[in-house]
Amino acid sequence: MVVEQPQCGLYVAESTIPHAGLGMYAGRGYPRGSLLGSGDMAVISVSVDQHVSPADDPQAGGSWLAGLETTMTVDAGLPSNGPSDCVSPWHLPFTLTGLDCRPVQTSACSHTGIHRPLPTAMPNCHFSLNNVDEHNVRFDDAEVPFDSPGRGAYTPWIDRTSTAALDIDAGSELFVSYGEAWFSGRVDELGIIPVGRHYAKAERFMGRYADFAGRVREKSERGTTPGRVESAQSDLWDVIRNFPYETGQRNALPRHYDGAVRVAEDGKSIKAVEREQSIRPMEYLERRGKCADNLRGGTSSIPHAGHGAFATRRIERGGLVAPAPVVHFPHSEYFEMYDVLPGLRVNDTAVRDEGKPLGKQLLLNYCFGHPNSTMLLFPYGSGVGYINHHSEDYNAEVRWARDFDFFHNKDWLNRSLDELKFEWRASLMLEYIALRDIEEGEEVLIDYGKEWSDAWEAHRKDWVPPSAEDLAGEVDFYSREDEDTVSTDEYDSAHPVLPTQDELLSDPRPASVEQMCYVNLNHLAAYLHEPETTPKFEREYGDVAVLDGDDDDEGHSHPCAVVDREYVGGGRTSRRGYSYTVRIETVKRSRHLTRGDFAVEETHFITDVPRDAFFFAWRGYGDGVDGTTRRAFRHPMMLPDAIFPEAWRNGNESLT
Ligand SMILES: C[S@@+](CC[C@H](N)C(=O)[O-])C[C@H]1O[C@@H](n2cnc3c(N)ncnc32)[C@H](O)[C@@H]1O
Repeated sequence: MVVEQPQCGLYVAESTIPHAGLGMYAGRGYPRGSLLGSGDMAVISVSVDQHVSPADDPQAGGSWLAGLETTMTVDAGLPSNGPSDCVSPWHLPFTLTGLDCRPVQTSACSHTGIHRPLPTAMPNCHFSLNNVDEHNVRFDDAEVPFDSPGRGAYTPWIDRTSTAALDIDAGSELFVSYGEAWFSGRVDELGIIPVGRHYAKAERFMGRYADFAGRVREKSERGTTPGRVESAQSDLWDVIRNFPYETGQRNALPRHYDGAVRVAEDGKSIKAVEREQSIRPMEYLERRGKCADNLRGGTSSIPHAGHGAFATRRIERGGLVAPAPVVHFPHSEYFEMYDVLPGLRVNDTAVRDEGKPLGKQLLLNYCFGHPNSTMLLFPYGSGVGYINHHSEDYNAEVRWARDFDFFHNKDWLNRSLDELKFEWRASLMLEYIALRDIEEGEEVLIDYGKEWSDAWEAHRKDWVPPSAEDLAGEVDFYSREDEDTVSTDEYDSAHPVLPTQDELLSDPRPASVEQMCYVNLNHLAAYLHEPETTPKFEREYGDVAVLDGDDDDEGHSHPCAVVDREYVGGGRTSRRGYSYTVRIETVKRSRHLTRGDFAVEETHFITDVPRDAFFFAWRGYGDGVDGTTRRAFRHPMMLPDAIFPEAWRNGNESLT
């Protein structure tokens, strides 16, 4: 009996937009609101401006920035009390990456890359055709215990889903809005990309053009040379469309004469014609596309591993599990993280202290590398980020993509890394292939290689769970690690009266929230010399400029500790019942005329602070303990030696 295979729901194939590279397609019809594939993960990179300063080596920083075009967005799509809520400069990314956030506090939110694999990274953007809505990730730590050696080694942000924004026909290319800002910074490279208002004007132009074309046709039908008129019209359209003054309206017009004719003669809108042109026949997708929804994320069966990838349908031996375009990082600097030089900022970015490396970005764990190369490859295929390792019982392997030459540039496999760092776009693709039949619901596993296994075993062996001392001294901002995660809103409403530091010693605040105050600490003191002791300032809250509660200017929201509380009347359990004295530690930068910049640590005591000046920042799970998370496992997966190009083997002093 022939069992009919469930139809593939999403394909990757060449985009219908010229020169746009890959496109994502609907493998069947999707009614408005229905889910497209399963939700994928987001992996956060922290403060990349600071850790990979382009000024230091433009190429080192540049190639990843360019390569990440398809996968990077800033502060997008994360829960409102999560990463995008950057009121506190240092409450978020560390808990995501498993590294401590404080050393880079001043820029943690300034350039945080969120690497979003398919299906969310793959669709192109076309402002008149966008048909996909993207949704938020959700926090899920896969119940890996706090003292596990796997803690901090995988992303807890998963399930970023996409749904059909309107009814989508089978074969339609999928488009998602990148936002106008994404294109405005890329005009040199991409030209002016038309947005909604340009289409409105272009439609009006087409109305006038249709009148003109109709009159010309009428005259030519009465004349003797209709063929010549038609060819003159086609030439005219080329002139209009390529008029050397580029505008959004011009670029919104049909690219070719046949499109203009369909709009003018058939009375269709530009949008309708473009929509027709963005649908590929199903035979084309089956023959030339690659199925991209064979995987979904779930909790892995492997201890300490976090999430894993599971087959959404049966995949036969030798069959494609998933296509995976890759972003290339020829010189791995991108993954380094450093402490900062205290108090120093250049172009509003913290300055790294090269003498104090902190660890590696979490994204490293999602990349392929090789023991004899600095090249790292981040695969961004749908669900592939979830695929875990097994040394013996693996059921899939990776190879370079086949029959996908419009995108996978084989030539790059023969080029040196020094050349590839100037390539600013992703143009390589891997594919995951089943080594045996994989049943629906089975976990897909590959072999990450001996170097990875050895590194993981060494990490496990040396692993020391966080001790009570790891928490000691952190009571201001951390507390019981075993406490369930409490949201900032829950904490805020449960504490109309705020506890003092002394009270917190016996009843600590949950690790997931951090107390902040809106206070402006700017003052007129200027330092001519570096003081020998920490200057202390004391003043009333009303004496300093205070921002309103909506302002999230990081310069004015500070972690603050309540040192005292005074009853001011109005009810001992009410929010207005007390005023507070808070202690705030901060760092100021000053400039000495001859000796240059220096940093001064200050302590501020602010009295009479009202309850409304406090808010709570999200610290994620109780993971942000220096001792624990700085030791979180970091190691790339190994690309099999047999497929790793000779031209990329440039030696590698320290792979991890
Ligand atoms: C590419 S990610 C795989 C997906 C990851 N499990 C997740 O939840 O996002 C690689 C990371 O998964 C974890 N991992 C994968 N295989 C593992 C294994 N066999 N044992 C322990 N951890 C594993 C490690 O943290 C590794 O660095």
